[in-house]
Amino acid sequence: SSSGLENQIFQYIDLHQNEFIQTLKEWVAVESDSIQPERRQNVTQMVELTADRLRAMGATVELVKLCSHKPDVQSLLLPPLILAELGKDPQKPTVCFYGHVDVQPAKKEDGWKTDPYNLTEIDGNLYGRGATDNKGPVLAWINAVESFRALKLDTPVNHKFIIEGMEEAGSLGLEEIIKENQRFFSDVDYIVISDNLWLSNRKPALTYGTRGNICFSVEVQCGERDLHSGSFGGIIHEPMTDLIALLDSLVDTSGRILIPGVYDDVASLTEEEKKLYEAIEFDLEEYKNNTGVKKFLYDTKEEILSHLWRYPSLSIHGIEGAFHEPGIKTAIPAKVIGKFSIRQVPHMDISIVKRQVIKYLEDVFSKRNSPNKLKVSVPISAMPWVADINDPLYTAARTAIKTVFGQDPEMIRDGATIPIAQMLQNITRKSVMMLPIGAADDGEHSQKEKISRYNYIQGTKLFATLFLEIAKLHGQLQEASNTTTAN
Ligand SMILES: Cn1cncc1C[C@H](NC(=O)CCN)C(=O)O
Ligand SMILES: [Zn+2]
Ligand SMILES: [Zn+2]
Repeated sequence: SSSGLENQIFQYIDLHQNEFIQTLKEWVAVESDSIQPERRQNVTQMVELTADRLRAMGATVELVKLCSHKPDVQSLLLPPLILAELGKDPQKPTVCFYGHVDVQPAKKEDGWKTDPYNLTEIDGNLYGRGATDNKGPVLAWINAVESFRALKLDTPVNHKFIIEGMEEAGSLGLEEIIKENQRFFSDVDYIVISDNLWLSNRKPALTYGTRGNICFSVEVQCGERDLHSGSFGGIIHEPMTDLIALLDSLVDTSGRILIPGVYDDVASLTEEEKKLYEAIEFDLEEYKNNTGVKKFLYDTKEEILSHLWRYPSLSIHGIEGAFHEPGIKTAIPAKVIGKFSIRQVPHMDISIVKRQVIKYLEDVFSKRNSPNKLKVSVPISAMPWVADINDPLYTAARTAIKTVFGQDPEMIRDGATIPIAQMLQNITRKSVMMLPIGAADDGEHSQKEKISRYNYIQGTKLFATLFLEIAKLHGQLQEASNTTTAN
């Protein structure tokens, strides 16, 4: 149940929900797609709009120039990173919020029922690119901070913000910047990320882990230019045929990765962990309906969740240089690049997996006796992340969830990768938590991305309540440590 103070804040948030939605509409209208280089200007514009919003709230904002040290064409026009702060009371805990304001590409022709860049409300759902990933949650946090200010209430915590514009492209250049700005994080006590979804459409969740990812590029080249298949088909080793064989050698039909040694360092499943999975309410039918997939590789909740969260997987994403447009084209592509990635988990080591994959692909390739050139590279990789769910930050979040949603959260991990989670945990040694506000059917990256009005507004209340809970807890913690020092 909520206190008088909380009720006052909740009432304010309820009363101002249409304004919050209007701001989200303005944010969604900016096509801040970080994948297509021609939209990069819009990403920078979106970062500036976010900076303006933070400044309007009284925050000090620094725009840090991103410059990836890795040679990459995309680094030419990187949007700046936001490091902002609001409040510097040494008596209060400092909470750092991470979010991103870039989005996945979206075109009406992809099959959207509404204009993806015009936030549209249908039956209580707000459809638009970035509505749930991640503009909605970033704004919910800002709205929550703003609500204290608007009510002239003392803010319970000091705030810091790290907001980026290249997350969807793999957080290019982020790690270097965080390392170069370690001082910014020196007084941060807690880190919160809200960039994933609940496991269910209705039941809130708290996330304590994500998988990492290693992205591979496999290039097979025969000559300098494409050839006519009528004039050359039958007399050459075709790169595409080599590549398809290589890609086909990676996983079997049961989803098992065929690269020798890949599973060697995967942490074994403990009894405790098993119990955590068993306790989760997971509606397999609802989950299938959300995706439109009729049959999964596994039938039980435990198998499905463990294969999403704590076992590695390999996915094939595409082939650059292959003919993919509709129609017929009878060419033999001269150079093709296969793209696949391995979601890795504790305690797999990125450099070991990289070596295993390269050796395996070279072995498979050499058996083909192909004169073509093979090149394997790793354009990006990110570590998996797992947090201690007994940390006080998690206790504060559980209480806040119970207050706002009237139920305990599902304790979950996420199969996707939030590169910054492990980066921040490693560099700051502070507790990192992921606190999603979007529902399982929000359709991140899909043609019907949405956040519901309910989730957006309750999410705002959740964040406001979290500030209060962290402050309470921090006070108790400080008292406890003062007592220890006195003794
Ligand atoms: C781009 N990229 C390549 N490797 C990892 C990523 C990040 C990406 N992150 C998400 O989707 C966050 C979900 N809210 C992913 O996990 O694919
Ligand atoms: Zn995201
Ligand atoms: Zn995303």
